[in-house]
Amino acid sequence: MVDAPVDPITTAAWADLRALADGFTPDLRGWFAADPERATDLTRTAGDLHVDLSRNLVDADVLAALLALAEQVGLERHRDDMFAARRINVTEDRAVLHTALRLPPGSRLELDGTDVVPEVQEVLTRFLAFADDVREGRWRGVTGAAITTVVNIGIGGSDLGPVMAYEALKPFVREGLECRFISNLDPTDAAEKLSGLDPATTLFIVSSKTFGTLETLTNARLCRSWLLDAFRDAGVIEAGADRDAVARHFVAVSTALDKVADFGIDPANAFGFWDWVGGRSSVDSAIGLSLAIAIGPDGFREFLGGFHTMDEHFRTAPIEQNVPVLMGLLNVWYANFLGAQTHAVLPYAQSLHRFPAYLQQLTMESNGKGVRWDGSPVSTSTGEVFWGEPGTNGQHAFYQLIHQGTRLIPADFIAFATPAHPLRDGDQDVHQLFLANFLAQTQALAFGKTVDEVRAEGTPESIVPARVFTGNRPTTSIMAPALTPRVLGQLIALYEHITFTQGAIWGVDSFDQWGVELGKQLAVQIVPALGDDTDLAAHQDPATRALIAYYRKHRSS
Ligand SMILES: O=P(O)(O)OC[C@H]1O[C@](O)(CO)[C@@H](O)[C@@H]1O
Repeated sequence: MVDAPVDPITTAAWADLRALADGFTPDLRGWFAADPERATDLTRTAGDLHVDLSRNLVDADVLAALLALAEQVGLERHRDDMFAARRINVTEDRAVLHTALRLPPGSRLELDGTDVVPEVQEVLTRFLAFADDVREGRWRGVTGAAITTVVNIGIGGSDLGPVMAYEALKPFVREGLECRFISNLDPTDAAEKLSGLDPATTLFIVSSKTFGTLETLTNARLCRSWLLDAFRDAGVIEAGADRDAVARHFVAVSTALDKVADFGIDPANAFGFWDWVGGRSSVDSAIGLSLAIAIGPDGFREFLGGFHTMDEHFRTAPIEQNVPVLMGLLNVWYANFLGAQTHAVLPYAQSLHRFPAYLQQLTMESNGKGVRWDGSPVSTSTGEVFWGEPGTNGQHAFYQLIHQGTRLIPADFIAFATPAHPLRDGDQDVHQLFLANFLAQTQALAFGKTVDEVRAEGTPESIVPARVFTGNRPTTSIMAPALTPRVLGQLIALYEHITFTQGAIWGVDSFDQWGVELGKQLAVQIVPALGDDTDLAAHQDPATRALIAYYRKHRSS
């Protein structure tokens, strides 16, 4: 049994933080002036990540109280429980062992008396060998052609991780190989992603932990029909030879291998994983198969190595040096004491354009909870809204509100010293221009521009107020040498453990997601009403009835 969660608001540290927050006046200009070492003292290293926390709205007292809070709620004990395979996913009675997926071969981790590492390594070896076969043209389609396009069909964690990582690591993708990702139930997604594909050179990966997800199974059937129709039309397969075509063009990744067989995929072409891997932390399992095909087995092992580096940092670094712990505690400070409701993640790397979307599932599915893991209601707000866009696009869209709006929006900036594409505009290194914007934005957010500074520029008095920047807008700057598979693994694991830290402080089960179930059940009940004109009076609420009536009136057929 996992210990009952400590209600954070009953701790002495919470009372201290309340007192500190009362009348708290952030003063980044003053703090930096008074302490020339602030930047150095509040910068931490985790693996290849250089993390500058100095422009957060904390002084030594707040930091000390946050660290005390971590101790008083038993954060480290809870973390150790996770690494030790205790069933901390209480509502699903499961261990939480995504960290086992990235343990080096030869490690040992027992779950109910069985070492899980050999099994993890066996599946890893098998799916990486398959990835290599596809890359090297040893795996061929039913016509004998090599595979050039891989289509991952999945949703949520079975999509967001692979697509985000594929986009992030495009420079490492083997030339001549392309991955596409179908996730949405909107048929537009499948139609657009299938467009222009040659079935003879296309491999579909049906990725679903449960193999019961409506979107994924529907899209998988659409793709299977598309493939078989195309082969039949081209005379490639005879009637009755569907099985061979499906076997050469469909593989699956799932924990439910029996259902894979029911779909018609040869279990020999299926890769398993385990119920102790949450969907939102499964990109490092066989769910990452499309990525493994794209960047190759060595790249994928490097990716896993990056995760493991961050796991070890989280597991062993003292909490005052522990980057995920510190970033998680800062988020708690902003969310519970300074009133922040959202958190921006702003990568200064176009390749990370899907990273904020990935983090939305990771953070919001994990910590968007109103009860603790013992069923008692939470006593604080939980789970900020994570959002973001890559710089510099965001600068020309929503940064205005972050700089001068009335809301507190803590932001993480992520930048790399070496770009994916080192282009020049004449004499100008474009990446330097780009990085200058990252540095300028974080500086402006922290230190702003005073009335005196605005006046000194000769600004007409009437518009001085509009041109003042208050500053004290908190940011964390994360830098790394370059966006490699190893660094991406570290970044993902960093946010996994930040999310864990916040969940542990709040006492919620960060590993279930019951909140997505009700809508799924209702959709099943509503489907028949869209397909025919039966009387709606007996069921559905009046608003739903009215919308269905609108649909019936306006549908095209
Ligand atoms: O991999 P599956 O089982 O198809 O589930 C997809 C997604 O659906 C959810 O269960 C709920 O949205 C996610 O947690 C999961 O990643």
